[in-house]
Amino acid sequence: MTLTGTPVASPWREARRQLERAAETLALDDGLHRMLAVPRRTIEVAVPIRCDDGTVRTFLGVRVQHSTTRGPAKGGLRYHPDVTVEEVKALAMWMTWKCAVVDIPYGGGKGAIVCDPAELSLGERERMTRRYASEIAPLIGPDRDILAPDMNTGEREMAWIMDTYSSVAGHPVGASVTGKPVIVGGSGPRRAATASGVVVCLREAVRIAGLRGPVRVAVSGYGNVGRLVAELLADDPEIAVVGIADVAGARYAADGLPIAAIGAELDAGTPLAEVPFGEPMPRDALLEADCDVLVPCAVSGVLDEHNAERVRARIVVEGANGPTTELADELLAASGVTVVPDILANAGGVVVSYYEWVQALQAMPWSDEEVATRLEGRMAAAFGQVRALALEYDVSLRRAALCLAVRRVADAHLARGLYP
Ligand SMILES: NC(=O)C1=CN([C@@H]2O[C@H](COP(=O)(O)OP(=O)(O)OC[C@H]3O[C@@H](n4cnc5c(N)ncnc54)[C@H](O)[C@@H]3O)[C@@H](O)[C@H]2O)C=CC1
Ligand SMILES: O=C(O)CCC(=O)C(=O)O
Repeated sequence: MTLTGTPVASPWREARRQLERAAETLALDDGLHRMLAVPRRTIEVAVPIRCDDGTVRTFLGVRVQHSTTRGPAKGGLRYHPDVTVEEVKALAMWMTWKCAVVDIPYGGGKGAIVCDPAELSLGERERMTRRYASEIAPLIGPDRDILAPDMNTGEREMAWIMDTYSSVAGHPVGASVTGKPVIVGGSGPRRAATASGVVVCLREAVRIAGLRGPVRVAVSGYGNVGRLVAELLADDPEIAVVGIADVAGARYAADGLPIAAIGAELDAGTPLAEVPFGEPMPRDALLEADCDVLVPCAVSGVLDEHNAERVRARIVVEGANGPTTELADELLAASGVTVVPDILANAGGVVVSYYEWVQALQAMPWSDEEVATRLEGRMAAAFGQVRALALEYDVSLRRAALCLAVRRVADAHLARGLYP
């Protein structure tokens, strides 16, 4: 199955516009604004591999370090056929704001290899990942830039990167990546961390909106983030997961889908669009389906000016990075839809990555309970701070989250004297 089908949007333009709007609200110094609008480093590398059939293919690899002001760059690695350097710049900038919103001592980064992983054998995928890691090795590491999973990458890729980086360094460097397998120092709760953070924000938003159960939730995108959001919500009697979608299609049932049974079907290899539960629905129709809360957990730009006015949910919780374009954001606000922005809603992953990195640096593992408790507390605190600022400035949660983040990064720049 190919992975194409990415909605067309310009995340980099969107990201810079968001910064511009936050700068206006904060009356940020123009020079500081311009500096924050440019990534510190954009690294493009050739990633040649020998394929199983003996031919050589060369992929484009990218790593963008948007900011290192509050700490090392931090962010995931994405494999996707449609990903562009510009999109990675946007994703890296959003990582800077995300780390600042939840107040962890990182800047922001993101990486990608332009490839369709569905076309690669396991061996080809490993050779590509290792070659990419060795090309960027001089510029990454525990104090410089720490990689983690993003779309179509996971624990396996992180273990390969850690191993390649450690070979270059000449000793094991567990803190060089996060989201690695538990057996090599990963954090058990990392796998569900992004989804757990999304669920904390969803519950807060539902509570504030005063929605009564069962609250009907639709989840678009059913990978690391989306599937776990649905599974975490499935046991709650106050919530019904009424719709789910992946790249190939959707299923919908007005009275709720049996999420555990669907999980068993998926694990047995049934495509999501063909599981024998609920009704089939075209993938993008789920975005407009009847529900109270919509949780986009796939690619950027799925909510745009063409469908925003048809969204029936009262709350959108952004599990994905950049799922809502600026125009869609305005249309949703005009129809009274509350949007919990990506840089807050999906920050749970990087929060637990931070805990994993701290544990690796200290060579001192924490219990899963401690990680989960800290995560929940940090997410709830960040939600509260963003909401308070939104009320104070009378702006959307997105603008408030950006203002909080941009102010923190700008203040750090000024404190370090990087900007006279
Ligand atoms: N994995 C993580 O810890 C974090 C991921 N994110 C963001 O969450 C989003 C999803 O990431 P993962 O779950 O890791 O990726 P994944 O690769 O595990 O899953 C992506 C899912 O989206 C589906 N999909 C792709 N295009 C789609 C479309 N147009 N409509 C509906 N479904 C579509 C895929 O079939 C798959 O089910 C991305 O935007 C990523 O940047 C954000 C924070 C952390
Ligand atoms: O866990 C991390 O370091 C970052 C995950 C990520 O790429 C994201 O939050 O978008």
